Amino acid sequence: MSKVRIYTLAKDLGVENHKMLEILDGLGVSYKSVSSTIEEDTVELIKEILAEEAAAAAAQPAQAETSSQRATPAPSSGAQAPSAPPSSQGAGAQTAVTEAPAATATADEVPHRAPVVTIMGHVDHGKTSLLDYIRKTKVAAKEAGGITQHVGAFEAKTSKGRIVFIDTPGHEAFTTIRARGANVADIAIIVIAADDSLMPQTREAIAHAQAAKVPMIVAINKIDLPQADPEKVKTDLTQLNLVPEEYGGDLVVVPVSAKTGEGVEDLLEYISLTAEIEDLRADPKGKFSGVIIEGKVDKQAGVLATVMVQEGTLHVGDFLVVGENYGKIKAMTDSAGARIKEAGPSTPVQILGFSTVPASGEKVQSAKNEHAAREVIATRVDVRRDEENARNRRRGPRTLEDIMGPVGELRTVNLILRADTQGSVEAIQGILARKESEDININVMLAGIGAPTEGDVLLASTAGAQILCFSVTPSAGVAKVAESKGVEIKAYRIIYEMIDEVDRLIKGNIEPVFEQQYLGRAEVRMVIRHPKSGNIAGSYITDGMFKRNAKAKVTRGKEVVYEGTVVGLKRFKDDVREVQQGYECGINLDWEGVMEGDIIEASEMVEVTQG
Ligand SMILES: Nc1nc2c(ncn2[C@@H]2O[C@H](COP(=O)(O)OP(=O)(O)OP(=O)(O)O)[C@@H](O)[C@H]2O)c(=O)[nH]1
Repeated sequence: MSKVRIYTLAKDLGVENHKMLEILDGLGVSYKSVSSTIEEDTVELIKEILAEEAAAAAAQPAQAETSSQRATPAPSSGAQAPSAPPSSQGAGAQTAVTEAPAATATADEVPHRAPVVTIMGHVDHGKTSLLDYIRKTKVAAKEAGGITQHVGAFEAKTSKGRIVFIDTPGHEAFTTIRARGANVADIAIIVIAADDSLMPQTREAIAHAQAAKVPMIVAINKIDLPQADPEKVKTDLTQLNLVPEEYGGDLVVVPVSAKTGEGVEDLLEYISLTAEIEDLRADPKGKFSGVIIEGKVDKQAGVLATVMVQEGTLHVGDFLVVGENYGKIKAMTDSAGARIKEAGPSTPVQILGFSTVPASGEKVQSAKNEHAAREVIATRVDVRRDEENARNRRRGPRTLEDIMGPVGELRTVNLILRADTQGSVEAIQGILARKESEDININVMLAGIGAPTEGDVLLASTAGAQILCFSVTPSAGVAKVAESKGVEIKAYRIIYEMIDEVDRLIKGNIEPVFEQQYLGRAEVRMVIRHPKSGNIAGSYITDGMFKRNAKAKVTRGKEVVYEGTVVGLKRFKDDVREVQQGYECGINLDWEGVMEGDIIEASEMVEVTQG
């Protein structure tokens, strides 16, 4: 044995991968992930450390008892421990909530949950086939047969525990859910056909996963084909700065065939490993929260909604609030079509009990009773109305803050680029790269050929990005979606006009600097008592001009006696905005102490452009 993969060693020694990484960190050994290999010498050191720890634990039996995490050997899987141990679950635990007992959680520790995986990739690269293969082989036969309906997600039982797959392939489902502010997937599988390599939608899928900060695993599919060229896929990936592990990077790449099943077990294993590293946990006893995966109307049953339980446990009879609607769970089925009464974290369940079809991506929360549900909805209606009113009041372009975040930090300009040719895309990217500076990070989330798509708009709306098009224009449909989501799409025919727009964004990013600018001077010749406005300084403008709302400084002799604002200006009886030098006027200050002989100086704050 010369080199060993970290997770293989962890498995052999009955230790969790986490623990293994901790030891490696302690030894100062660098690694990319649990699938990195380590030297034999390091393996020996690890064994010694574990032996010492075991001896120390044996010497302190009392402590060893409480520290179940260390003292209990991990189950043979050593990987994903998807759910609560029976002890913390209570007697009510049932199929959808419990799993094979996880080894580790102490009483007050939040238990692990199963990973939720989404599969994305270019059209025809085999997303559906891969999901079908997994469903066929990993969903128990009696569940998979006959009555199983498509509910938007399914649970696969693997040797490493449960894995939940969102079975609407493609990034539309992913982005629709994200566009409503929910993140349902923990891991994204990017399927790339080995005979086709990276295609536009592959890049989009990668951009979506990156924007959501969801870990990615690449499945190179169709390796059974004679013309398959997995090496080309790997090299192409490096051009997107995604470096496969075997090239020294940290991207997990698994060759598979959805047709023969080759590599699918490896893929599932990598999913479990990634999940373990992500340390996914949720409390079945916590406050319920979930997300709608999909909703539909069934001719017989009525409205059916698939909910992914994210936190807490759902029970038949619970009241649920989705958006501005609520429902009471009349019946619940798991993804295999079996009736269940409860469902814990990372469980997709189909619910009967809503009166309107909820949209995918909507967040679901529970309410104590009908009254509480109605109250939640009433508050939401109020908030929505206030927001609508506020929006109507300030229709117009979004602020730079909206696009780039708070002032004073390293700010990122998120852009989606669309152009007519690869050459234009590259030329624009080249120019943009040179615009980056210490303060500005230009993040081209997606650069594609062809008109912007609805998917781009969703990505832009969730990531706060602006869509810039060169020599392509959005279709009317896409433009409409963009408008409804408040996403700006700007189209250009000249590259430098597009770059000017980026410059504008960058310039606008610099914190504005204001300067006080002198406006004029006035001599107070008499003070007039006005029944409504108080004391008005009857003055003569000796220099410059006065404006309403200008800053005012009053000096008496050499002393500044007051600093405030010109709240009103009068010429004879009329209110005026400005008075020029050489004219008499009434100056109304937000101060009553003005006296004959005072000098009033007016100034205003103006924004000075930098650079
Ligand atoms: N030889 C071979 N063919 C495959 C494999 N996986 C998928 N296919 C074929 O590739 C075609 C497209 O597969 P799908 O699973 O429909 O691809 P998809 O990515 O879901 O496609 P869309 O749903 O249209 O986006 C089908 O004809 C499949 O039979 C594979 O591993 N090997």
